[in-house]
Parts: sequence; C-alpha cells; structure tokens
Amino acid sequence: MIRIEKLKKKYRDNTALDIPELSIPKSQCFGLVGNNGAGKTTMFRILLDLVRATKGRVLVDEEDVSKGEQWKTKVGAFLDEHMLLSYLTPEEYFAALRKIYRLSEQDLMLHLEKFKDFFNDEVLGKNKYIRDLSKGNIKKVGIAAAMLGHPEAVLLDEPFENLDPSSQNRLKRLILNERETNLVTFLISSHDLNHVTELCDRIVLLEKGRIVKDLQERDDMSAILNEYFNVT
Ligand SMILES: Nc1ncnc2c1ncn2[C@@H]1O[C@H](COP(=O)(O)OP(=O)(O)OP(=O)(O)O)[C@@H](O)[C@H]1O
Repeated sequence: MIRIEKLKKKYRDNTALDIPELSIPKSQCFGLVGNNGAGKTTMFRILLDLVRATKGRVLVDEEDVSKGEQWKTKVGAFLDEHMLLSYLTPEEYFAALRKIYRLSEQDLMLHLEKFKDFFNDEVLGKNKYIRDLSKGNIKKVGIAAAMLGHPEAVLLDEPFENLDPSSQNRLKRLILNERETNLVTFLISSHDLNHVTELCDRIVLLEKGRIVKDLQERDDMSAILNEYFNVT
C-alpha cells in the first residue's frame, strides 16, 4: 500500500533520512522506533507531503504523494497538535471533519461511540476548546480524528505519549480492532518498546535516518530491541 523509493532528506549537511527501499503492505501494523533524532517524524512528514524529500519518492497505491491528491482520501494521520483546529471544541472539530469526509451524522456518531471508553468522559460534552484540554485528551481528539473517514492507512506519531495507562491499553485495543475489522494499515512511531512489540507485526529501527533493523519475527523483536536500546 505504501512504498518508499530511494528516499533522502537532507537539512544542510545533516542527512535526516536515507531509505533506499521500503514497502508496507495493506493491513500491516508497522512500528517505527529509534532514538531521538533518528528520523521517525521526518519519515512521517514526507509520507504526508508536509516536507519535501531531497531525493526519491513515496507512493501510496502507486501514487506519488508529492504529485497526486487521491492518496489524501486514503490516509489519516495524527502527528502533533498543530494538525488540529484547537480554537474549536472537539464536537465542532469532528463536525467540520464530518463535512469534509462527507459522512452522515449517524456515521460520526458511530465513530465516536467506538472511542467512548478511550475518551473516558473527558473529551466530549465538556464545553472546552481543544486548546484547553489536557495533553492526553488533545491526543485522544487527534487520534479519533485520524481514524475518521474510513482511512485505509493511519499514521500515528508517538500515540502513547501523554496517555494514562488505561488509555494506552484502550488505544491498543482500538488499533487492533480497526485492523482486524477494516484491514486498516497502521504506521506507529513510539519510544515505548512494550507497546510497539505487542501491537506491531513488523518493527523498523532507524538510526541516523537509516534502517538498521527490519524485524518481522514477533518472537525475536523484544530481545533484539531491548539489546539495541540497552534496556535491562
Ligand atoms: N526543520 C528542520 N530543520 C533542520 N533539521 C531538522 C528539521 N527537522 C528535523 N531535523 C533533523 O532531522 C533529524 C531527524 O529528526 P526527527 O524529528 O525526524 O527525529 P525523530 O526520530 O522523530 O526524533 P524524536 O524521537 O526526538 O521525536 C534530526 O537530526 C533533526 O535535528
């Protein structure tokens, strides 16, 4: 579903990303890990055409994201709160997205119903602007928005950061459920090795913009990652 070809991103002399080839098939749960500055966010930003690559390209179903528009109907994402309209309440924001995605009110209601436990009665009906919610609750709005509109692929940058433990577990269940019932492809970057190894059937480890490991055997992932990150 997603293919990276000869991708390079340079900031002056600093090579932030250098990926000769990477293919992510439909309905894969793809985890992206690496130390600070490894290039995870850069890769997501190029995938969403928020940043232009220095060389190479990213294809979504064979369409170059820097040239076409069709992929935008297939990909949902939440990278950070800049992607939200934080002067709106969550209800106003979801209503605006409903119109953009041409969904019925019933569709939106059913979607938000799926997130009821995740929202934990702290997101909807509070009469608060998104900007006034806690960091964790802002993240919840962004994640629910990323999954709205029946996307075929969803990119989440550090989705577990700032979430309380119950919310982290609820999010894992939501992701697994979306993947199983709607065959959604997930790309998830995280510093939480336990969550990614539990969720993902493939984990790519970036170091200084390069892929140093592409792990696809679930049994070995934890040990290899713990050794790399020196977790005891
Ligand atoms: N706008 C920019 N201008 C200059 N350098 C940048 C810019 N954005 C990213 N970089 C550099 O690109 C490299 C990769 O950064 P990136 O944010 O993608 O890493 P990351 O893996 O997401 O890190 P973290 O885990 O800290 O979020 C870093 O060396 C960073 O300093």
